[in-house]
Amino acid sequence: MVPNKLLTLVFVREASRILLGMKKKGFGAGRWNGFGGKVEKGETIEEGAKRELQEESGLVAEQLDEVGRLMFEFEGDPQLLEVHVFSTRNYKGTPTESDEMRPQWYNIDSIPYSNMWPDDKYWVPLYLQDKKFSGYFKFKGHDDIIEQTLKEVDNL
Ligand SMILES: CNc1cc(N2CCOCC2)nc(N)n1
Repeated sequence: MVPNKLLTLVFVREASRILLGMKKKGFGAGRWNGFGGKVEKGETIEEGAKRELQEESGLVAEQLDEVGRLMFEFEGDPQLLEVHVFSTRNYKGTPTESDEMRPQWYNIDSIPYSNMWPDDKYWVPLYLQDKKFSGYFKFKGHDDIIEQTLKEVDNL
């Protein structure tokens, strides 16, 4: 039994725009995404999300709201990714490029889905409608979704 790999994903939101980061290396490199990464020993998931946001964007979230939970399976890999998605509208600092991420604001009407993970086009719209969501996506490689489930939830 391989435990799930715990990961975080944070979106910074303003009225009509969202902060995305261009991943410069590693897993998901070349795609726009929220900020996040691994949860370390001794920190809560939320603390991990706050830490990754600051490390990758320079922003300090004063409040993080959990908005979704995503499970990812990659064909042939027994380890599932368990991604806890957060949102903040209350933060300090200005977006700063890091060695991992190049931040850029996008209007919520022109989110670059073709240059993001393929699952995003399904659940980001729920996030933008302030819905909470729970989803599962099975990938073949990093580009093809071969199974998926997604639902709105009242509680995470
Ligand atoms: C597989 N589809 C994914 C994965 C993912 N991340 C995995 C690594 O940690 C940060 C979030 N993020 C999105 N939008 N889609």
